[in-house]
Amino acid sequence: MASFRIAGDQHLKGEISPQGAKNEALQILCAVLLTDQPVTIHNIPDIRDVNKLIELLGDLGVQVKQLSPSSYRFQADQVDISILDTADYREKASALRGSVMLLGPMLGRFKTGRIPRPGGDKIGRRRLDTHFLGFEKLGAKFNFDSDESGMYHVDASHLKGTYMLLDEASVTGTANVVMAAVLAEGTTTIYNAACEPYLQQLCSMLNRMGAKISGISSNLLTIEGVDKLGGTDHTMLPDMIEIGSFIGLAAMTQSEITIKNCQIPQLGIIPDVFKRLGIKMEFRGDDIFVPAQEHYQIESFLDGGMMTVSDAPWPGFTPDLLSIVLVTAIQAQGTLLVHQKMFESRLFFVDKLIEMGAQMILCDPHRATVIGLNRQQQLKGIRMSSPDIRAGVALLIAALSAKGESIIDNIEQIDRGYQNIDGRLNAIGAKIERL
Ligand SMILES: CC(=O)N[C@H]1[C@@H](OP(=O)(O)OP(=O)(O)OC[C@H]2O[C@@H](n3ccc(=O)[nH]c3=O)[C@H](O)[C@@H]2O)O[C@H](CO)[C@@H](O)[C@@H]1O
Ligand SMILES: C=C(OP(=O)(O)O)C(=O)O
Repeated sequence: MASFRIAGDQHLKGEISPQGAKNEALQILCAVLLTDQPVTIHNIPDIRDVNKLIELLGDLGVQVKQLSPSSYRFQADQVDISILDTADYREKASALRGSVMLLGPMLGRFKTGRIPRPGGDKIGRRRLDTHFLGFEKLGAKFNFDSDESGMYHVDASHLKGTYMLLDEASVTGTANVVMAAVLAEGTTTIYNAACEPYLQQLCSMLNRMGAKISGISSNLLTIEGVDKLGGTDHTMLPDMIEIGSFIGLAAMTQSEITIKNCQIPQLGIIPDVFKRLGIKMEFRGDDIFVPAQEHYQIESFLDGGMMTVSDAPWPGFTPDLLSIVLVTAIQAQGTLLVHQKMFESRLFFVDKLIEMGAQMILCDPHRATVIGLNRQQQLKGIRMSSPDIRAGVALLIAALSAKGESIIDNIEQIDRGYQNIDGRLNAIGAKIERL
């Protein structure tokens, strides 16, 4: 188990470039299974979850060639689906959440798919009903081995397009069903589809491969099935969760940071939510400049009510940034209610922030209130452990702003989704040591 030792009270200054998006990469990499032609992908982040998925594709027989540190060419012309029954596949696929999206392409192209219960953050119940209900609507049979192997199976001799209303706008669920439906016979209509930028990117890439998807960026997708898909080139968007994390970090640590090449139009409501915390930022072309700010005041609602930030399916605010918003409010002026509607175990890390000196109340598993310190008092460094990827980075931000030294254990959670975060932050003035 690796750790970070972090020197507190650091003000950073400089430019930082966001990595390619983790959650887009996981969808896009799974899609290479849909064709026997070469698919070249650029701006792939060098992070644990993505590297594990690339390894898994290689195990399945996909030819993988690294062209540069962040570009790879894949060719799935010799896939061996017997690998799906091996203990090695089971172990590797269960290590990350994104592997669940291997199912849709496998079902579409090879008429069968297997996946163990997927890993990812332990942030509450993470059901997969949407995925399997969608596959069943397309005509697949679904089975779950309730023995210790815990494998999910989907099989279909023939997939047939249909209308479906998803039971929830699940991100990976929508990606999975889309990837099966592109090779089904006839037309599939998916209502209540998730429509976040990464899904838009996936659908556009599939269209470049020969799929016929319309309604991209809405919650109503229409997919005319085709017999075969071909190769393409694709470039990943910058990671919007990293961009939000850097905005929060700049505010908490009174740092002046320019976040480069953000593809601002793709960030949706994210910059506005940070602005409502009182954080100033300037859009300079496609860069976001966040000045060093001593004070930032949380707005109230127009009726004078306490500001609340809550998550919702896109174009609502992503749940993956709520932990960052929560930590950023610690040094603001004013009071904030953070309401995490989607996940039920993602706010428990506030006990560590309280131990550091934050004024916070965990109201229930879904809601926490932050009473901003307005720099009247500094957090103090402590030893803590990272419970999940986003809480891990929230703790890192708290530690950089604190008085004295902190240690964060279990940083594998952070490495799952943030590329060389210590090296990149040290380059603009942080003092983070990897132990
Ligand atoms: C690998 C990957 O891409 N992971 C992301 C993906 O996970 P993932 O695709 O697993 O998450 P889902 O979109 O399926 O659902 C997230 C949670 O929200 C709940 N829910 C979802 C939709 C809805 O309309 N109502 C509702 O309550 C679900 O029950 C679940 O608890 O999307 C989540 C939601 O943006 C992000 O936190 C994850 O980082
Ligand atoms: C919850 C997240 O990831 P995963 O779905 O991979 O667990 C996340 O990226 O914040």
